[in-house]
Amino acid sequence: MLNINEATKIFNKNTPDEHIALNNLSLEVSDGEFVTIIGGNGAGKSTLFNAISGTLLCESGTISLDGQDITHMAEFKRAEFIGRIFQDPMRGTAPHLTVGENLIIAYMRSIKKNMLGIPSKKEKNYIKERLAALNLGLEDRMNTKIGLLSGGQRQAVTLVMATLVKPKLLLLDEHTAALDPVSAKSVIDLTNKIVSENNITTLMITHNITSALAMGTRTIMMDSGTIAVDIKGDERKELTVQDVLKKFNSVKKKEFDDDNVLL
Ligand SMILES: Nc1ncnc2c1ncn2[C@@H]1O[C@H](COP(=O)(O)OP(=O)(O)OP(=O)(O)O)[C@@H](O)[C@H]1O
Repeated sequence: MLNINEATKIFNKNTPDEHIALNNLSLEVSDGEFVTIIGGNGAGKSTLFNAISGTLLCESGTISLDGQDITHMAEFKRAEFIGRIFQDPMRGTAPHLTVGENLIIAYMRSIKKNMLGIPSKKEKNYIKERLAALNLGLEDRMNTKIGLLSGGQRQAVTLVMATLVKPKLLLLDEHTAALDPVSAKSVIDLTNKIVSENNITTLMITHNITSALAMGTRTIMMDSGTIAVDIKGDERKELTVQDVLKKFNSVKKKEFDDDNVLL
C-alpha cells in the first residue's frame, strides 16, 4: 500500500545547521493498517508526514502509494487521495465558510470535480448523512460558519471532510493535541469509528504512548529520523507503556527522554 524506501531528508544541507531529519528510513504499510507513531521531539515524525504528503521532497529514496510512485508528485495532486488532519483545528478549513460549504468543497475536490461545482441533491444528502453519523447534532449546523464551532466539533467535521470519499491514506498529525480532554476523547472515538468502518489505511502521530497502544493495529517509535521500534500483531496486544520504553532503550542503547510523552 504505502511503501517508503530509504528516504532521507536533510535540512540546511552543507551548512553548519545541517540536520538529517529522515535517515534512510524505510517503511511498508499494508492496506487497512492503522499505524500509530510515537517518538520524542525532533524525532522526524512530522517530517515523515511532510514527505508522504509532498509538503517537502526528500534528497533520496522513493515513496509509492498503491503501486504508484509519488516521490516527485506535487502536494496538491497527492491531496486528492491523501487526507491529512493537523493539530490546529483552524487548519484545513475555511473559517468564513459554513460547515456545509466546507464539506461540499472537500467532497467536490475528492471526486475531482470543480471545487466550486454544485453537488446533486443525492450528494448533498450523503454529506449531511455522514455528518449526522457523528451523533454530535452538527447536521443542524450546516449553515453555521465553521470558525464558530468549538475545536472538537471542528476536528470532527475535518475528519468527515477528509473521509467523505475514502482516501488511500489518512495522516493524523496529533489531531487531538490541542483539544481539552473531553473533546479529545470524543474525537479519538470518532477517529476509531470512521477508520474502522471505512477500513482506511491510517498513520497517526501522537505523544500519548497509552493511546498509541490502545488505537490502531501497529505502533512505530521514531528516533533521529529512523524507526527504532516497530510493534504489531500478538506482540503488541499485551504490551505496556513501560515495555515499549524498555524496547526502545534496548534497541537504541539509551534512555528515552521526552518531557512531552504522556504515559
Ligand atoms: N523546515 C525545517 N528547517 C530546518 N529544520 C527542520 C525543518 N523542519 C524540521 N526540522 C528539524 O528536523 C527535525 C525533525 O523535526 P520534526 O518536526 O519532523 O520532528 P517531530 O518528531 O515531528 O517533533 P515534534 O514531536 O516536536 O513535533 C528537528 O530537529 C527539526 O528541528
